[in-house]
Parts: sequence; C-alpha cells; structure tokens
Amino acid sequence: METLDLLEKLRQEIDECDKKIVEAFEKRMEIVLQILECKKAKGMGVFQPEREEQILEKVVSNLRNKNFSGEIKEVYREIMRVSRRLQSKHLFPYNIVLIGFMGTGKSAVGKQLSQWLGMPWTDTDRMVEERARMTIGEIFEIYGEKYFRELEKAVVQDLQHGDHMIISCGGGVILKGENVEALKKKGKLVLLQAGADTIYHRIKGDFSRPLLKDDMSITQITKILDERRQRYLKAAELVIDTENKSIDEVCHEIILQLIEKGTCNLSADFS
Ligand SMILES: Nc1ncnc2c1ncn2[C@@H]1O[C@H](COP(=O)(O)OP(=O)(O)O)[C@@H](O)[C@H]1O
Ligand SMILES: O=C(O)C1=C[C@@H](OP(=O)(O)O)[C@@H](O)[C@H](O)C1
Ligand SMILES: [Mg+2]
Repeated sequence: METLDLLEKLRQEIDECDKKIVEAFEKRMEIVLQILECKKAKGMGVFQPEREEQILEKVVSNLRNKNFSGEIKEVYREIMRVSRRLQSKHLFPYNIVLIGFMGTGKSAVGKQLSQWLGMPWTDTDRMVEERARMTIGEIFEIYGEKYFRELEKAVVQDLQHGDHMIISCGGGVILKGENVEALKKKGKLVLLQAGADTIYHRIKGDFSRPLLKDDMSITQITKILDERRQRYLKAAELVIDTENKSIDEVCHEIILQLIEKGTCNLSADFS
C-alpha cells in the first residue's frame, strides 16, 4: 500500500477509536453524575482516593499490552480529575473563596480542596508575586504596603471573571470593600478562623509575612486581629473554626457546611 493510502487508512481507524472513546466518555460522565447523587445521599466525599487507586489497578490489569501502563494511568488520572470536577461543579456552582487572618490556613486548605474537588486553585499572593516578579517581602520593602494593596486589588478585579475555582486570598484582602464586592460576585466567602496563640505557633518560623517580620509575637497578632475582626465577619458567608483541626478536617468541614447551606439558601444566592 502507498504510504499516503496507509496514512489515510490508519487515520480512519483512529477516528473509529475516538468515536468509541467519546461514546464511553459520555456514558461515564452521566454515570459520574448519578454517583454524585448516591454520594450525597450517603454523605460521602467527592474524592475517594482508595476507589481511584482501585480503578487505576483495574485499568492497568485490563491492558493486553502492559507497555502502555504508564500512559493509561496518566489518562485515567486526568479522567478521574475531570470526573471530580464535574461532580463538584454540580455541588458548588460558584468560586470557593477563602479569607481570614495570616496563618489560618487559606493557602494550605485551598490547595488541598482543589485536589479533592478537582477545581483549579489560585492564591492571590502568588498571582501578585508573579505579576510583580518579586516576593511579597520585596514588594513591601521596596514600594510599601499601599502599592502591594493596589496590586492585590488588580488581581482580585481580574479574578471576578473566573468561574468555579478555589481562591485563597491574602489576609488583608478584606481591607478594601471593592475586593469583597468583586469576590462575592461569583464566589462564596469562607472565613477561616484561629486564635492568636494558634496562629503564632503555625507561622512563627516563617518570616515571609512583612506585617509580622519585625514583631512576630502573639501581642502583634492579637493587635492586627482585633483591628480586622469585624471586617472578616462582615465579609464572611460561612465561618469555619480551624482550632484543633487538621487541614483535612478543615476541608471536610468546609465541604459539609457548603452542602448544608446549599440545601437552604445557596441556590438562591448563587443561581
Ligand atoms: N489546620 C491546620 N493545622 C495545622 N497546621 C496548619 C493548619 N492550617 C495551616 N497550617 C499550617 O500553618 C502554616 C500557615 O498556613 P497557610 O496556609 O500559609 O496560611 P495562610 O495562607 O492563611 O496565611 C502552614 O505551615 C500550614 O501548613
Ligand atoms: O494579612 C495581610 O495583610 C497579609 C497576608 C499575607 O497573606 P497570608 O494571609 O496568606 O499570609 C500577604 O498577603 C501579605 O503578607 C499581607
Ligand atoms: Mg496564604
């Protein structure tokens, strides 16, 4: 057979394979949505790591040519992430926005939630750093806090167009009313709380936070917390106490509370 004819024939075979894949994919996604209803009824989480491991093992064992084990695993990891994302899109049809004081776990919890729910994650501090090509510490040192707040505001304004994401905010995002307004357009604001003692113990070894660089103490944390408390509470649509809870436990609590709220007033707020 001529090379060009062969190429055409092989392409037709690929098209046939793709048709089957699309059919199977569509069916899989429909089943994924039915599973969501069962999980909801049983109070189960979207992310079931043991089940995902079993699926990976099963698809590899179904392979006739084991040379493709790595490839099939890669594809399936992505399929399972997309499945999680589809389920969480139905559960949480809005951005989940984490606010709260430094050290309450906004960044760590956001990252973990993103993994569990298959939702993309962004951190306003990282966005500011990327845009300025400087660390937060350098921005404060060279240009001062006011300039940092303007950069933070610009990032938040851009984020108001994002859909179905986890957004970890910098602790001072609530200092500007327009930030809160923009974040609420498509998001549910979840306040993470912790006492000054806990916060101090979580962040005492980390000097990347300029507001505490010269005075990393419980007294200084308490002072700034007191100044901001009302703003945090006013902005929050859901309040989560993180004291004596692991990062996983905080994530569970957020998911549970958001689902609980969803049955009463979320659909009205976020339709
Ligand atoms: N619930 C928690 N329990 C224990 N350590 C935590 C918890 N939440 C966050 N941490 C830790 O505290 C530190 C600060 O967390 P981070 O997510 O950076 O806070 P934030 O973004 O709110 O400033 C990190 O070392 C993180 O691993
Ligand atoms: O509370 C604040 O004003 C700040 C909190 C920091 O973020 P984290 O809350 O993630 O530490 C960072 O945005 C900056 O250092 C200022
Ligand atoms: Mg952070």
